[in-house]
This record gives sequence, C-alpha cells and structure tokens, in this order.
Amino acid sequence: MAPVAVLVGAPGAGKTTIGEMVAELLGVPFSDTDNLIEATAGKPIPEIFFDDGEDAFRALERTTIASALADFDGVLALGGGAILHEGTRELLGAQTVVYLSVELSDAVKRVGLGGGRPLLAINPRATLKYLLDQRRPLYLSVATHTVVTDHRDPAEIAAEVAALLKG
Ligand SMILES: Nc1ncnc2c1ncn2[C@@H]1O[C@H](COP(=O)(O)OP(=O)(O)OP(=O)(O)O)[C@@H](O)[C@H]1O
Ligand SMILES: O=C(O)C1=C[C@@H](O)[C@@H](O)[C@H](O)C1
Ligand SMILES: [Mg+2]
Repeated sequence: MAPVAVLVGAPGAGKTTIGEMVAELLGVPFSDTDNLIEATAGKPIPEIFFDDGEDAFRALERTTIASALADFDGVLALGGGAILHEGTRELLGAQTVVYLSVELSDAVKRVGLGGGRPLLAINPRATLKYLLDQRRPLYLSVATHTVVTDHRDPAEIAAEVAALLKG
C-alpha cells in the first residue's frame, strides 16, 4: 500500500483543506500527519516544540510519515516543514507528491496571526517570507506535480489535483 498522493507545501498552502476535498472527489480516505503526530505524542504540536524542541519534532515527524507511507492508501497531507528533514525527503522519492505552492501575500492572509503554528507565533509575515524562500527549492525537489494555489478557489484547486491524479 502507498498513498494515492502526498501533499506538501507551506503553512497556508491549503494541504488540509484541499487534501480533504481531493480525497472526497476520489472516494478515498484523508489523513494529515500533523494529527497523527499529535495522537502519537499525546499532546498538541506547540507543546511538542516547547517541551522537546524542533529537532525532536522533525524526528517524530519522519517516523510518522514513514509509517503512513507504508500503511495508508488515501490522500496524505504532510506538515509544512516536513521536507526540511533529509530523511523525510528521501522517503518521498517513490511517491506521487503534489506541491501546493503559495506565495507570501496569500500565505499571510490564510495563516493570519499564526494560529497554533509555533514557528509563526512571532511576526508571521517575516517568518513566512523566510520559510518560503528557504523551502521553495525543497518542495520542488520532492514534487512530481506542482499546483499553484494563489488567487484560486479551493474547489477549483481540488478539481485540478484530482484530475492530475486520475490522469
Ligand atoms: N485556495 C484558498 N483560498 C482561500 N483560502 C484558503 C485556500 N486554501 C486554504 N485556505 C484557507 O487558509 C487556511 C489555511 O489552510 P490549511 O489549514 O488547509 O493550510 P495547510 O497547508 O494545511 O497549513 P499547515 O501547514 O499549517 O497545516 C484555512 O483557513 C483555509 O480555509
Ligand atoms: O511549517 C512548519 O514547520 C510546520 C507546519 C505545521 O504543519 C506543523 O507541522 C508544525 O507547526 C510545523
Ligand atoms: Mg494543515
């Protein structure tokens, strides 16, 4: 078993929103590794960052993704920073990976004041600019498909992703 597709992209790209819609269009389950990590750790992501630090979070994220790639056959959304870990990028090598791209202006609007995202808790606009610049090449390096989300309605984006996966 392997996921029908793995969704990657920055915070606010719409991985969760679009992923749920794509799964419904394809009639398959949806899962989000942020939720799987919280279930495994027994605490919310901000608490994992606070108690254990980002490196520990990324290691837990990698093992969670490895299990999901082996066991789950629906649409799988990854956390926005999962691709920072080289081991996680390697795991994605054999997968269908859809990069939902978003640029700063739309990402800022969608993320607002950061809500529950520990890395965006302070100065979300500047932090998002840094994250986008740092991560863009990494998203592209794992992607088999790229779908632009700026100025587009979620239903339209989900339909494009579903068509790509069917085609
Ligand atoms: N194409 C879009 N147009 C307008 N709003 C959107 C679009 N996609 C997502 N949103 C909104 O942006 C917010 C963030 O979306 P979502 O949680 O799906 O992003 P994400 O990529 O899963 O982020 P994270 O990496 O933090 O989990 C939500 O409020 C969602 O409704
Ligand atoms: O962009 C990031 O580094 C993160 C995004 C979220 O999905 C969570 O995985 C966590 O808040 C870290
Ligand atoms: Mg999400």
